[in-house]
Amino acid sequence: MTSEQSTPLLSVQDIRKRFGAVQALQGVSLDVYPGEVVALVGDNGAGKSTTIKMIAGVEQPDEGQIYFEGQPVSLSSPSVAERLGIQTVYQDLALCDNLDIVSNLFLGRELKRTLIPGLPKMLKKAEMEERALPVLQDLSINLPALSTLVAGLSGGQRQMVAVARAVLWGSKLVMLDEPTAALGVAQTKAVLELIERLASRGVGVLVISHNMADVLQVADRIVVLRLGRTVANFIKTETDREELVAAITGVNEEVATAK
Ligand SMILES: Nc1ncnc2c1ncn2[C@@H]1O[C@H](COP(=O)(O)OP(=O)(O)OP(=O)(O)O)[C@@H](O)[C@H]1O
Repeated sequence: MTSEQSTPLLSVQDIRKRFGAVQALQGVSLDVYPGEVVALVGDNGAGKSTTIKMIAGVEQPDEGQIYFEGQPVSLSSPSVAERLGIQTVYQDLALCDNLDIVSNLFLGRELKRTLIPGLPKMLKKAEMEERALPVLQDLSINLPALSTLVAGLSGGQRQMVAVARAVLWGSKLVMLDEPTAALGVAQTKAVLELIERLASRGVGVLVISHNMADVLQVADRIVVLRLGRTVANFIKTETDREELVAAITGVNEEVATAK
């Protein structure tokens, strides 16, 4: 990580968002540098998903500014964010069970050829596989044959497909919402290792997690949200589980106020 020298890949500065009567975000700031894994943690309702949605272009902040590669950006839609190189892997993964792995990797971007003018185009499966395989190999993503239906994959393998899809499209920033929530021990390990490999290739990773063990293993920095605000920013090597939980729950502040 080269955070001291470089411009942040992503800089979120004091964003705020209201949904009707609910002030969901009231001052969220965070940076992600190229090659850095940042964990976004906080209790239920703290504003993690809303923050991710602002960066993914799904929602727009009422106030505050987002910078990407040093430039102020207006992320007015998911396609604007994707064109900049921001890819999001949501909890539901949005995979098509009835399609094979390679079709899921290319969902919406399928390579097609016209065999007979006037008839529907045929998918260029072999070329899609050719393009996908080096990316999967580079990241040591082990999947069954790419012609396997996604319906038959384990939770960990599905997560791998979703991450590979994000990487295949030239991402600079990959955001993952609870990537290990539904996974067993071995699968969790594989996904955390994949996150580390992504970062080692220079990709910035922003990961939402409730699992402090995962966070302390994979993140370089940990940003804590509470009640829609950034309340702490820890370097992994300088913090521990107890300090994180205190920041998440605000327990130390409550004790201080009560005194
Ligand atoms: N579309 C919406 N309309 C109304 N309120 C919303 C909307 N989206 C989020 N909120 C509210 O904004 C606050 C922050 O929600 P958000 O989902 O971002 O929290 P979170 O930290 O991701 O929580 P969790 O860990 O439970 O997913 C909550 O009070 C939530 O109810």
